[in-house]
Amino acid sequence: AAQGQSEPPRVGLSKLFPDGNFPEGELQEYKNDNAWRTTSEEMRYNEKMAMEDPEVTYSSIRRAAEVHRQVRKYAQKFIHPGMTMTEIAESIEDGTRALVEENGLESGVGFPTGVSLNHCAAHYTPNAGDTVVLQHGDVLKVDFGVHVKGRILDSAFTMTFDNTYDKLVEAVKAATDTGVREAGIDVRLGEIAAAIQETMESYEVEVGGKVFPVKPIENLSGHSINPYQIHGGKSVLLVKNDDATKMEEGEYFAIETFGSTGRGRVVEQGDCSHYARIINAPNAALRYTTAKSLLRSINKNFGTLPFCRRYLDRIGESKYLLALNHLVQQGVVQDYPPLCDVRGSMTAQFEHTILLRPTRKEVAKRRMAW
Ligand SMILES: COc1ccc(Cn2nnc3c2[C@](C)(O)CC[C@@H]3OC(=O)NC(C)C)cc1
Ligand SMILES: [Co+2]
Repeated sequence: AAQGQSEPPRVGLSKLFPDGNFPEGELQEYKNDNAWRTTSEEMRYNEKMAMEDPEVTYSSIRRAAEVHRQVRKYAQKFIHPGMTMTEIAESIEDGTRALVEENGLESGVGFPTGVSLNHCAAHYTPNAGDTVVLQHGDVLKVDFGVHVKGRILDSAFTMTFDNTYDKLVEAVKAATDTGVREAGIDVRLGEIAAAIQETMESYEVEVGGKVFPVKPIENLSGHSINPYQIHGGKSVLLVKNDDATKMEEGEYFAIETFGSTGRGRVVEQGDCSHYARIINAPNAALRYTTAKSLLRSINKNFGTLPFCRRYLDRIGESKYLLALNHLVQQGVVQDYPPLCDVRGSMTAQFEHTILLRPTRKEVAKRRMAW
């Protein structure tokens, strides 16, 4: 465990970093020359101007990244076949809440702990009563978030317990690294997508004597992130497209790629667990008092951060399904069902959060010394 951290991780980071200085992420030079060549004085001025308040964003993201790093290291050690999905999700959440020193909407879990299995790529976390147990041959995507002052660190990795799908995992890791490397100020989203696709499609997986090309999942994407808003409106697709929208300095993105041995396309499948209040939802006159009180509880506990049914259970809500579905029908809350490729296929995911600083790109989750 990191110096001074317990096992399982429960020591809040203000104890380990009393001066509040968290390690900077890995710095990468921009590939193009759009970054400003400036003196340090001018750089500091530029950074101040470029973002709502760079110091808040940088220190918040770095603190969230350190929490993520320590929880991820523990998770990669303790997750094993035979554990239930609930045990896996809750131990990651317990570690996150303890290390980030969860405090209302000031800091806490960034969004539901995704533990999507096999042909399911995203947005699955167990609801109460889920009895699914992790199996030896499973391909598990662990996608969890930490936020500090609404700055969300969104990072994910894939775990396998035998080597059948090593080439799929390798393809997606390489494609995500390509996405991180190509990202930069003024870079077009469509160009990054083309580079991701090219890397992903240069791999194939042989399973039981049959060869499968690795396909990027064409309707999943990386995304920009805004304070308290997991999807900031810009999507980095995984297949080439002519989206000329550019990345802008001061933005930060979740660069994530998904590969599949199936159709390379996901559809909504299974019970929904993930929800989020829509940012500028019309405060529709809600007919049911149960819906009104549930919405008050969502606003108080999550704001516009994504949540799941287990998070409603733990804050003491009960018999909320009708009210929740009413809020979805009224366009106040968005539901995000599990996103799955065809049964029998396998999907993998890797994800980093990157900061587009005026002069250099910072890969928040990676440590310099890596
Ligand atoms: C409600 O809980 C969440 C949690 C995380 C997210 C973050 N996100 N936003 N979009 C996506 C994601 C995930 C979870 O990263 C997975 C990929 C997915 O890409 C996608 O759908 N792209 C289309 C818009 C083209 C959203 C909601
Ligand atoms: Co994610």
